[in-house]
Amino acid sequence: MYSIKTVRSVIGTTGWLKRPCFGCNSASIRTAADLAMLNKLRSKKRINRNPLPTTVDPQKGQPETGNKGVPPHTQSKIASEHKVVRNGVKKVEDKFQKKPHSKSQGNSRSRKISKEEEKALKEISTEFETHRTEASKSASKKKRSPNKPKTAVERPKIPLTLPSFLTVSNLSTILRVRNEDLLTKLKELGFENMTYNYILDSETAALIADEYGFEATTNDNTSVDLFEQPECTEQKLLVPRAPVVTIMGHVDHGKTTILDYLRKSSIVNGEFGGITQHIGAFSVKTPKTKKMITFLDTPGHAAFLKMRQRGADVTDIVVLVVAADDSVMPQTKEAIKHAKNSGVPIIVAINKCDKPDANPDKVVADLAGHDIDVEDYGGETQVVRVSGKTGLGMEDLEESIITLSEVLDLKAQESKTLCEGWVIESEMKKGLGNTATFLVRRGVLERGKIIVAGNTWCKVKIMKDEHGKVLKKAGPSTPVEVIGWKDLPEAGQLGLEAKDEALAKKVILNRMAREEKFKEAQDIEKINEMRQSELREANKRQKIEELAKNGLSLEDIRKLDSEEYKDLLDETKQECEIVPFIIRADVSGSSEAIAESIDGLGNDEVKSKVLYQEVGPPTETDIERAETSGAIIFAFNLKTPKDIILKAERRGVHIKSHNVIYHLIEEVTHELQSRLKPDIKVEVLASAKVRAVFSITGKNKKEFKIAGCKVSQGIIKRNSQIQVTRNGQMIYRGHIDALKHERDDVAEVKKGMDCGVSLGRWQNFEEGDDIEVYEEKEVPRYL
Ligand SMILES: Nc1nc2c(ncn2[C@@H]2O[C@H](COP(=O)(O)OP(=O)(O)OP(=O)(O)O)[C@@H](O)[C@H]2O)c(=O)[nH]1
Repeated sequence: MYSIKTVRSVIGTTGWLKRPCFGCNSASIRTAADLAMLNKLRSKKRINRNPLPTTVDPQKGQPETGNKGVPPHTQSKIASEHKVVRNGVKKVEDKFQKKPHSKSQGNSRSRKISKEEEKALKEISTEFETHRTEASKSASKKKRSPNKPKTAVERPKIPLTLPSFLTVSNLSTILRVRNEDLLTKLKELGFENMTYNYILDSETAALIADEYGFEATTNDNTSVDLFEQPECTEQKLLVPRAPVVTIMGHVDHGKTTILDYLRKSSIVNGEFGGITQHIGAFSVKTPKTKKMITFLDTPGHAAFLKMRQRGADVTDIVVLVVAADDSVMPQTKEAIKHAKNSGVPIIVAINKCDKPDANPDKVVADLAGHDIDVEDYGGETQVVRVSGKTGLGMEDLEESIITLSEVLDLKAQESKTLCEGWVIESEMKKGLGNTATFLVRRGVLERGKIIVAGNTWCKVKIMKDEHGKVLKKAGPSTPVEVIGWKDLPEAGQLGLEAKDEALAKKVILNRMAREEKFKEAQDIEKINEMRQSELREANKRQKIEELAKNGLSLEDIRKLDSEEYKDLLDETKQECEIVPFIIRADVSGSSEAIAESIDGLGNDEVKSKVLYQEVGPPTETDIERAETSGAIIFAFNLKTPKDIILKAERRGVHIKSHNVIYHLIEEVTHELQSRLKPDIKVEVLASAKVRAVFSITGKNKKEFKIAGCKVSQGIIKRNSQIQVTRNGQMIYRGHIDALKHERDDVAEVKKGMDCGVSLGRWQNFEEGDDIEVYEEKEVPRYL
């Protein structure tokens, strides 16, 4: 089970279509330095597919001796340069041998070069330079020429299959090179701090293998998947469909009341009597125009942002509920922002208009001030004054929705297409098994059809509407409860029709394999980071130990303030503490919304992580997982069975129950805050100024220094924790070793008194230093 965030980042919001290829994903396991190296290697591979500089004689097929490792064109250039030099020297020799030898010429070693000889040598050197330039020109021309005659045969690459991930040590075995040699090679290639157990992904490993003359491939046969159909452009295939509406607004402004009213009206006005059940969506037939509207049954709430976002993705129209007695509130603004971002048109329902203190005109004015072009002020956004309680204006609201949907000209392809739709809600129902509310987006859902959503699929066994009536077919914008899912699909997932069961199974296996790989890559990233940081820490410790041997403490190093030792002093850099949570909720929409709200809360020091979220009360498996991971279990809108509570208590696992999401988030925030290291505040209790420094000879005849001070503030006591500051800079921290007043040892000295202070071994005080007695206080920190 993965957190929705993780999975979403792999599959995108609408399925696998938006998911990047695995080659791209694997990049996420690399550090910036690794990536830079990888790019270098990639470009190198593009330029020179055979990087091993072995040259082979085309006839003999044997490697040439001599300039081993030097490319052929360079070798011929060197040979020809040698020839020019040899010829030049010969020319000079010939020229001067022909001349009769003078005395001075007899001793060729010591003789001076004559002007003639100098000229001749100059000529040769010019000839040599010209030749060199020409040779290099022709060499680079040859290099550029596509028809360059082959002077060497490229050694064929040796095919190699690599696993998705492998250690440096594994790779050395596969490449048949010594571990040490591979590490040296990696260093040459620019990989920093490589160790035998560093895990490489297949792409990096393949590029390294290429350096050794191997053509590596990875066996990844996970490409089969289902995708959304392209938009239908054939007008005759498009049929009008009901608008899908989401109700949003601030807490307590009456969203649920309005939805309840609409639901009830659907019973009164619908063809079927009886109560409606919560299935995540329901349809209403308008009383006047007899048109259908589909309402998503997910009233807004700040913490349900994610669910709402999905609502708006599926949604054609947002009904923004604003209480007439409360006007625009934070979540009203948030809903406006969200609807605007998703480009979904808004209808404003000013609710609670039955109340005596209702002030709908203020609401209209406030909304206008928040970028809503209300029709009252000549804009396009319809405003309806309603009361969810009395039913006032509710028919007008429905008709406004129909008017807007007609303007929007909502249509969908029903025939000649595979079925597609959204999972709105999912739940395990006693006697029915895994059920999900499915909102058809295109095509027709029928009994027996196969739908894949995320990593699960179903062969539609039974389809029911919100009144419990069994349906045979459901067209676009129809919400239906679908029974027959193998596992619970997650709310918000896109369901796509597969032509048969075999394809559905194959698609799911592939999706899971890819997720597994992605997860593996993430784990590996963590392992590598951990190993690298262990290595850094070990190096740090070694350095500190070496310095300690030389008599330098961290305090001393701090005083040096040298760049070289900066990382040693960087003690504040800590690993981020991850606080894990397991979410259990009544419905998947809630569990996911909670996960989305709390996953990743925190800062660089402490962060929350949702291990997984599931529907239904906590189980024994959750307790086991929480025990091993140290996770806290949240049960939302659920009753945890007594035996599970007892088991959790016995094993020290916390199960926390909530039914208000704000409180749950608050608890997570408190938990994270409790783990933040408190700030340390230094409070100076007393201080003394060093007025003179005396040298005293002790009993063992050793000389030591005493600071002669005057107490300027508070009381200084023996053994007090002190700091010495010079020009406002703290230079030493320790304890008072000995305290004297005149010649006597004293326990304390008060403000205005003179005293002699010894700080034990530390004796570097100077006149003018301040000795401050201080106390460290812990100050709690907040997120
Ligand atoms: N007088 C009056 N009271 C209303 C009206 N609509 C809702 N209420 C009351 O307002 C309170 C909140 O209503 P809900 O429907 O629960 O509000 P909500 O927006 O769904 O609240 P959350 O789900 O917490 O976000 C309840 O006590 C309702 O009875 C209305 O039109 N008139």
